Amino acid sequence: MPLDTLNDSAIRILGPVEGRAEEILTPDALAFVADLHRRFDGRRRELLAARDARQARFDAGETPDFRTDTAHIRDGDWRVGSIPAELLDRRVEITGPVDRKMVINALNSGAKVFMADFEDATSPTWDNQLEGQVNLKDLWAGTLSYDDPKTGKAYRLNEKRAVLKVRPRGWHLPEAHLTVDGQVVSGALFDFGLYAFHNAHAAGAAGSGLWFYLPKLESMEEAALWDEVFRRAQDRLGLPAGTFKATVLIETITAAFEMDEILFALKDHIVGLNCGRWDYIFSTIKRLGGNPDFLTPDRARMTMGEAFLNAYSLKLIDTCHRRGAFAMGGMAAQIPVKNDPAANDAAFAKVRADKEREAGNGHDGTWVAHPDLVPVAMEVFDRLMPGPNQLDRPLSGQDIGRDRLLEIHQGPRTEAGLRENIRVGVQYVEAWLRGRGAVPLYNLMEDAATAEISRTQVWQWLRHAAPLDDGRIVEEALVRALIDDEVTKMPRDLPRLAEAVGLFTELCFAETCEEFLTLPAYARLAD
Ligand SMILES: CC(=O)SCCNC(=O)CCNC(=O)[C@H](O)C(C)(C)COP(=O)(O)OP(=O)(O)OC[C@H]1O[C@@H](n2cnc3c(N)ncnc32)[C@H](O)[C@@H]1OP(=O)(O)O
Ligand SMILES: O=CC(=O)O
Ligand SMILES: [Mg+2]
Repeated sequence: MPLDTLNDSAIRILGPVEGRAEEILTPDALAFVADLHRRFDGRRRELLAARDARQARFDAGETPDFRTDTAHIRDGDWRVGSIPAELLDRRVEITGPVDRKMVINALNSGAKVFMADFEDATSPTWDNQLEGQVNLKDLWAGTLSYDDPKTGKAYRLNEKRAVLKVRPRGWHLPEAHLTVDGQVVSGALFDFGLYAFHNAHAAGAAGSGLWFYLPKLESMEEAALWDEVFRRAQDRLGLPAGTFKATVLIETITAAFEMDEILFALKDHIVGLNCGRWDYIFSTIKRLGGNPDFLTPDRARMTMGEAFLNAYSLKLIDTCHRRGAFAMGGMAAQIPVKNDPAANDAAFAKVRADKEREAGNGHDGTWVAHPDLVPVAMEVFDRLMPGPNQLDRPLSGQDIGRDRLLEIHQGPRTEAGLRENIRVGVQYVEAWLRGRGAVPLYNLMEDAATAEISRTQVWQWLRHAAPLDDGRIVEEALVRALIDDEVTKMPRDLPRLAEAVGLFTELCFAETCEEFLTLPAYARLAD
């Protein structure tokens, strides 16, 4: 039921405010978010429209290239601002959703950093978003603990814990439960604004600060908007510019052509870039999906050591180090395999090899999805990265240009690959509609980014009537038959399976590639 609680009657909360949510949705905190909305939402909408306009150009045959109007930035001699001491060694970062138990487990995991994720790993139900804010506020207030009513296990924070970073939602997602002047606010400003408002001073008093990961940016203008948001928020909170620090995920194909520009746009507020490989694959399929020259092979064939993924990670390392910024690696999808030691060893070996590639290439740290993988990644980085980071390592000097950034992986498209996309995509959407944003499926971590690959790849293969390795082509009858067959093998008790199948099928057969699966899915999220 709509609730008008505030002095500013143009701010309306459209979801329930129950229990501890009242501590988050205070009039002052909402006024802070409303100020950000009023100043920056117009620009956000313009930038989203610019994404659509660019997509139309890609659909007409254009391909990404370096900008001519920003050559002076790429050629210029500048470096990013100072890096806070506690961010100088980030060799292993664990990521995870913002529920209470996971937050405590991640902070206690032995990783150097924990990224609390309001984005790929979180299904943005009203409850999840507010619970996440309560948990992070409790952390800084020194009151974060949890007693699991199901297991009786008590969760308490260790003395030594990971440094906290927060990833707000991307620019594209709305927060439907809050309107300002009749407009729905952006999820990004909602997550960022509430976290900054409630915790900036407490984090500073604890000798830390507010550190962010910024997801899914497409251009330097989108980075510049975050820079303005940071400046305004700091100003309102009485903090000097440059207090907040961010790492930007390079996880769109367009951003890979603007890495220098993004560092420059956020110069005083940025400490590094990260290779968000899963969204990067998704973005490449989506942006270039209308162009038959960019037809992708099975997802399993798109590995980090090859083609456009290898090129962009190498380019990111040199770009960052030239500017005095961290070059973070990304997430291997393998997670521990329970009750099968051989499969578990094989999964760990894959993670180890991925981290060895990253450390060997010059990354300053990496991501893991599960606490059991912290020691695996830590061992590799301790062995291959003796200092706290590799900022002083000589640049590789490789000249990675447009052709290498656009080189598509070679490999077959198989029925098995198609089935995997269907299995994973449908079951992930089902979990998301139930409020779970990260799930283990077939011994891999799946989240919004990996599910986006599944559905865009089916869309792309259908669009181009892609040949499979056995000579059949991917066409409607085949995909419908495989969806039906895969669904019969899924657990029957999944409560939102029918809706998930419906949405997944809709996305695969859409005339144009939907921008994000989480947008139509958000409309279906029940709270
Ligand atoms: C593409 C990208 O954006 S990557 C970044 C976004 N994705 C993520 O962050 C995914 C993070 N990982 C996860 O969410 C989880 O590991 C999953 C969903 C993949 C698997 O979770 P589970 O099935 O619960 O794993 P499992 O049963 O092995 O967990 C064992 C213990 O480790 C904890 N755990 C597992 N993963 C994490 C994590 N990432 N952070 C904190 N604790 C964790 C569980 O809470 C559980 O704790 P408990 O013993 O106290 O109950
Ligand atoms: O956010 C990370 C990714 O790989 O996507
Ligand atoms: Mg991502």
